[in-house]
Amino acid sequence: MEDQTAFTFKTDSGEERSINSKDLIAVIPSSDESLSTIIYVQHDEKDDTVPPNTVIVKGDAEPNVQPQDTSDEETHIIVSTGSGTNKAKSFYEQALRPVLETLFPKGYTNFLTHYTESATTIQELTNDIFFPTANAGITLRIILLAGDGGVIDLANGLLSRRTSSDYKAPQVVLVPLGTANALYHSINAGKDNTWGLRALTSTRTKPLPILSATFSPGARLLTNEGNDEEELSKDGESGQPILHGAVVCSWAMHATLVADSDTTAYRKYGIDRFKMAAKEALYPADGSPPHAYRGTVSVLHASRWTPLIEEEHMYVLATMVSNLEKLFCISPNSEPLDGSMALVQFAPMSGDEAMRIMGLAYQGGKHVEDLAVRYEEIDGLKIEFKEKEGRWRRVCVDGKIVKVEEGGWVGVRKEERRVLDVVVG
Ligand SMILES: Nc1ncnc2c1ncn2[C@@H]1O[C@H](COP(=O)(O)OP(=O)(O)OP(=O)(O)O)[C@@H](O)[C@H]1O
Repeated sequence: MEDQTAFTFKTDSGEERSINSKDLIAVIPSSDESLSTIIYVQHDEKDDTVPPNTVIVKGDAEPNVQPQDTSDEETHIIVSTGSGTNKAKSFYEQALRPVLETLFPKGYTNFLTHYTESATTIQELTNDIFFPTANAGITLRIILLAGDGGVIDLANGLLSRRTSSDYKAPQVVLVPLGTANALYHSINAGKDNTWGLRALTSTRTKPLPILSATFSPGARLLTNEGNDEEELSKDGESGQPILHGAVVCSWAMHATLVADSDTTAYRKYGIDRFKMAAKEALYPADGSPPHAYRGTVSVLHASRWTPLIEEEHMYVLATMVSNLEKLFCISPNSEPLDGSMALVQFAPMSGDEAMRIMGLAYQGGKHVEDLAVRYEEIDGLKIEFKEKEGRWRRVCVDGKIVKVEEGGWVGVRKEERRVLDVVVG
């Protein structure tokens, strides 16, 4: 039987090649009319977390896109040098740049490339360039080589100022060079395997659904591996500290493992850092059971708030996406960019039991069928913390960590404003 997923062609030197069609970026007409230019990714055979190479070759396939010579958009490329395991720079220079030169032979020279130099570079670019440009009604396309943190820096910057009636949401092409890349994997689960490069030729966009986490006045953003504290932005209307996310707002075990593993020492393990920190949280070195997180959790359905009966928790997480990692499906009912918010919650249990449940999430989200897990669509979430020690009052918003003061709270709602669009393949 013919392999439906194979894309087969003959190169200009007569060689037969067959690639997986999920790896195909584009086929464009070439100057030699009888042949096309075929662009695809080639993955590391042993490790699919390694960024792929790109291949550009002449062959006998039918073009599926036209090269875009002129453009009404202003295109920027952000290379987030500190994301993931620091591969964004080499991926851009070796794999992406030749593809851009081939796809946009005239326009590429006008693309503006920015390399991040610090944790605030994306915020600065947003304040100085992206917001004023978008606010003047100019279409911006941003090719973002980063993880979820890069998207969130952009979104928070754009949301921090009042938009004019001319405002045009910038379009972002996600190139997943972070660690978890939850947003990218949730949009592309099981489809495109080109690390976002197929979207370079797409004109289809969808608004990015965003959540707003508002905090009690003493909440502070933890930075520098949790050693420093910074003020959060204030909500224009309520004056409360606020942080926006597109992926998740969590407390308890999830926030703890993200916070504890955000160090240089852990980061070098890539995606495994989350599993390593989870084990440490679930099997404390002194042999005690995992921590039972104390607080009142309330959920919003339409305009009605309902407190949960339990006052002790192990896992409390509101998410806007299906996958927190490529294979970690936290909310199987969430569709890409559908704007829904789901709650995943469970009460304290043994380390072994928690590992079993987390393992089910790696099997396509089967944990939601387990009786121990509360899984439901919500419109908002509120947590009032009843913990003495600060480390149990840490909240994670898309990888950023906020420590809430004793007796403080966090409230999560869907953000109504649309400030960023995602290019979909
Ligand atoms: N040159 C740099 N120096 C210091 N910090 C940087 C630099 N470049 C990027 N950063 C910061 O590193 C962090 C990387 O976040 P990002 O989410 O992109 O990657 P990640 O955390 O590895 O991935 P994910 O969030 O998908 O798990 C961001 O906070 C960003 O501001």
